[in-house]
Amino acid sequence: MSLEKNPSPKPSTPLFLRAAWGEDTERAPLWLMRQAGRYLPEYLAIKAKASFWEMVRTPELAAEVSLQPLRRFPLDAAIIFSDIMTPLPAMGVEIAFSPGPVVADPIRSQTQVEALRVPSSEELAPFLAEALRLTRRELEPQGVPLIGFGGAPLTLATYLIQGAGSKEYEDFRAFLRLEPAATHALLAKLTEVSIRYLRMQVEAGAQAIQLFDSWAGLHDPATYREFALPYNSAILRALEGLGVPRIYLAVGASHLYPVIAELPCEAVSVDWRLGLERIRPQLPGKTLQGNLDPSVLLASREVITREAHKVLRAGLGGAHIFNLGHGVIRTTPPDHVAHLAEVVHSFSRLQEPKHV
Ligand SMILES: Cc1c2[nH]c(c1CCC(=O)O)Cc1[nH]c(c(CCC(=O)O)c1C)Cc1[nH]c(c(CCC(=O)O)c1C)Cc1[nH]c(c(C)c1CCC(=O)O)C2
Repeated sequence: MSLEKNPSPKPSTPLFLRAAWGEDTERAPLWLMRQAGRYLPEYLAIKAKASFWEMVRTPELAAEVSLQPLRRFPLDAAIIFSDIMTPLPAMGVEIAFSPGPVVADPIRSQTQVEALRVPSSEELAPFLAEALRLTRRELEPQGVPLIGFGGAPLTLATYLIQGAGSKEYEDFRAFLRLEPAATHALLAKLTEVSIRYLRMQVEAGAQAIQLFDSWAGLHDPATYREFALPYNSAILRALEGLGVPRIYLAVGASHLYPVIAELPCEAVSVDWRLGLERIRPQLPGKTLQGNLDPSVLLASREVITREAHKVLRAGLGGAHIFNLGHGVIRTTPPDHVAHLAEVVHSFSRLQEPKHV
């Protein structure tokens, strides 16, 4: 597997991008999944006037919401405000948010799969391209890089087939076994759409791409190998050579790391179930992104400092981007995020690896 390295690492390259490309940086860059969202009063103020889809589909609002956390906290990267479900309506799927995605007509047959459109990259989400351009323009003077993202085919299929969020996604897991051919046909279509969608984001200014496979952890390694690995690999390979590092995220997927190690990406975003010192040997050559338990941000400042230091120390000895193991929880006090940023920014990585 050829892992393309940053073609021209300049000294001015932002810390986040250097770490994403595999550099063992002097300090860990920091950003947080769901750093824009319902824990911020300024987000809620916009949400009171616009629906979630309106926010996503209005470039000025999406740009504004993407920038909100950067105004409060010294984060090392921004992520564009959107959703993994954003490209699906152009394929002919009706989706509502309540607050998670709800599919009006869940896909349960080959006929429904065949009816799905594979739109051109211009049709997919023109509002997103514009939101990326607007956000990038604002971030450029501060030198803060902008992350684009999409959902991995298996995670998108989880919602499309199950129809809504669920604890164990039994209907989806049964469908994989009952209708493997229809599932593969759906995953192939989602792969093609994802390639167009993510390339479009890079052309519009995204400087890194994260592929969210939030529900990959539901599956055993053989099922992941059949229904996820080939499609994720095709998407990540299609982004090779575009000059952007590729980050892959899975949650509750420690049992899959030996397979995930085969993905053509520079970085893997991992959850808190295993320490980074245990994960690093399983993902050789990859930057690790993570992995503070988001619930730690609900605890006291002392606990946040202690737990963040554990993650920072466990991340020594290789490239590390500090993040949470999953998204910021809605009830997180914003000043706890400010405290976390202080802790991460004042931790020097120029010391011997010392695992705790
Ligand atoms: C699985 C998934 C979804 N969406 C996403 C994922 C992958 C990441 C993960 O595993 O959490 C990705 C996503 N969704 C959103 C972002 C914004 C960027 C960021 O700040 O990280 C990102 C990266 C905004 C959002 N997407 C959604 C909201 C909440 C909408 C609201 O304000 O009511 C936001 C801010 C809606 C949404 N969309 C989804 C869910 C489960 C929910 C509801 C639950 C929740 O609120 O956390 C699907």
